[in-house]
Amino acid sequence: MEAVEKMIRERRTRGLQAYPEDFLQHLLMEEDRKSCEDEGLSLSDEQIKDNILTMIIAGQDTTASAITWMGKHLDENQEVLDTLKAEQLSLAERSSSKSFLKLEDLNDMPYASKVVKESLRMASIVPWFPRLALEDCEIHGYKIKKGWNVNIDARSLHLDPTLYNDPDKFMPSRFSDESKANCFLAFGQGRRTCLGMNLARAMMLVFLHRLVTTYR
Ligand code: HEM
Repeated sequence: MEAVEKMIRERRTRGLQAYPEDFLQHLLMEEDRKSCEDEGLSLSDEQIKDNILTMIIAGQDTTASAITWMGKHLDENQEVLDTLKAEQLSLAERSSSKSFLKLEDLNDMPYASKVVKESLRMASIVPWFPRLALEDCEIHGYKIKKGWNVNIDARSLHLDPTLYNDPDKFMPSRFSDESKANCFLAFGQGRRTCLGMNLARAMMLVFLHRLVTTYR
């Protein structure tokens, strides 16, 4: 937070135009604009810092860990790696653009998508997420009181043998069958579903493509 504060101070002192047009820049610009137009709606420095921290933790750390786990699982599962490699090399042959993947290429990676999903299931990067009960309620016979913290235990769901056969086995093909509802919570669910879900998936697919088509 101190580092972000320092950056904000520096940018304000030197002027925003001296810096690249990045996310922080936009929050600072937005703040100036809003505070003139509509006092009360502008972002406070606290909120700007919170947003930057969210991007670092929610956006950067999560994807980096997910990619690391994916590398480990591929290394330990030669058959999966071979199937993935065959799909990606064939895509590289077909792709109209040889050096850069396009969005339509990402939609043409059925097996890699399953590798991504299976890695996310096994790693459960966000293992649980908290909720605060806003009123007394009852869920499946469990009485929950207003003010209680309830943690949604995604990891237990992801490793539940009644939902996933052989849950400790890395098996991307398990996602070929129609999946049951509410069993995959890697990106959460409902109103607070991950905002960066599609970006994260895209980054993981691009990473897989580069890894298996470029390295042995
Ligand atoms: C593999 C990578 C990622 C995983 C596993 C992941 C997981 C999650 C989960 C489980 C939640 C819901 C938490 C809850 O319900 O309390 C969430 C929320 C969120 N994620 Fe991600 N995420 C990933 C990547 C990203 C990226 C790349 C970004 C942004 C660039 C991002 C931004 C956010 C934000 C802003 C929220 C809060 C949404 C809200 O509360 O309305 N995430 N993420």
